[in-house]
Amino acid sequence: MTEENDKYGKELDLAVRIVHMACSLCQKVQKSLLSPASRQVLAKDDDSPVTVADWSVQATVSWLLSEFLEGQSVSIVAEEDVQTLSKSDAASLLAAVVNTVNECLAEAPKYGLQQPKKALETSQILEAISRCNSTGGPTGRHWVLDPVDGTLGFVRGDQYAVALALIEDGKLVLGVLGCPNYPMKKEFLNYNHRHDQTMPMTPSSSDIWQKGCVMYARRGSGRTWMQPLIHGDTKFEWPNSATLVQASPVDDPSLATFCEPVEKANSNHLFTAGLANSIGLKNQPMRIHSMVKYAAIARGDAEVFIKFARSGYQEKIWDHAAGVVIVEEAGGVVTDAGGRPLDFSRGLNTGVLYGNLMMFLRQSIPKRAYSEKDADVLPGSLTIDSRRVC
Ligand SMILES: Nc1ncnc2c1ncn2[C@@H]1O[C@H](COP(=O)(O)OS(=O)(=O)O)[C@@H](OP(=O)(O)O)[C@H]1O
Ligand SMILES: [Mg+2]
Ligand SMILES: [Mg+2]
Ligand SMILES: [Mg+2]
Repeated sequence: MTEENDKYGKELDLAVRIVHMACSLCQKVQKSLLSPASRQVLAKDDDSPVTVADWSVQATVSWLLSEFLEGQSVSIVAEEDVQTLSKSDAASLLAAVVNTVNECLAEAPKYGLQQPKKALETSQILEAISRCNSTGGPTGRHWVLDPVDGTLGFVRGDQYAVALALIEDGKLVLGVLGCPNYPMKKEFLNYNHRHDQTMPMTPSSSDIWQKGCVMYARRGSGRTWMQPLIHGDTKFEWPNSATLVQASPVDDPSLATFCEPVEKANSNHLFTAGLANSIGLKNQPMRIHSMVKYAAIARGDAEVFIKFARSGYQEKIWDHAAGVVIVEEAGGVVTDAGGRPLDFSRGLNTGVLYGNLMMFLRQSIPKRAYSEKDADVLPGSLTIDSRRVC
């Protein structure tokens, strides 16, 4: 392998192991959250949920990146901060985070990484979380982390993702997306997308079940890989096996399926239904929480992703970075509604300028900009211009 081809090889390898560890952490926390006694879901200022898993994954990823990228000062742009955790009445929450992080790090050898010499102190964990306060930008290297994307799905026992990407000089260079409840095969989705206690969690052969997956890609490689998430008591020896995935070959919109957010508050379902109709999409939308939507497209379970957030909402880079790399390297295309690529060089926001609509189409479905002329597919009062929906 030439040096150029191997660029970011070390970083990608590390990121994949870290995301596997984070997925395992989340699975444990999700199981505990679903017990009736659990009171570990909090609301942030914007009313969105946050849990022990969000902070614990952020701390774990931050600590591991700093530890194993020694000598580099690691810049991390991530979603969570320590404000809530640092409050005087948050002692038990903080203790749960410290415990969860240390339990996860103690498993590092399973993933071929060294565990800390001794358990991390509370102050080290708070420091690891708050160190992720970089604002990114057009120069230098920045890791981009959504510790739990789709926290709502996570607390419902449904789909969620752990998303880690690297940006260098404003360009995405690698992405890793962990989807702990998204099975290796789409057919299993109906069986296990909920942690229904009345249903068996695994069929008789856990090898074919492979409940979760991790997808990853390096920019320019033209390849997106998928690994099974091996969990529970399975004896797990790194390296894990990986298979190549590709975006769907379907190029007839009438055969295509589009993905969209579950929550109406996150995307206008009425608008997307009209738009889907106008471009000839006939199938029912696939509504999934989180960046699992990108995973579905990267491996051909669906063809299009349409999101139409409410006016004024700014898409954050951590909600897209990892997903964009894995979809594009699998043969897909990701743009905003104006057909422009998402811009990761502008700090925390993706720079979706053309309305709030984003279309993620496979190459062979013609790209076009959506604007006022699409208003006829919308309910009367809704119009689109280049900046807002009213
Ligand atoms: N108002 C509004 N509009 C659009 N998007 C928003 C909004 N508020 C939040 N978010 C971000 O959406 C992330 C979850 O997106 P999803 O596509 O998974 O939504 S849904 O749960 O399926 O409805 C979610 O990510 P997490 O916070 O990591 O879960 C948010 O970053
Ligand atoms: Mg998110
Ligand atoms: Mg999140
Ligand atoms: Mg959140």
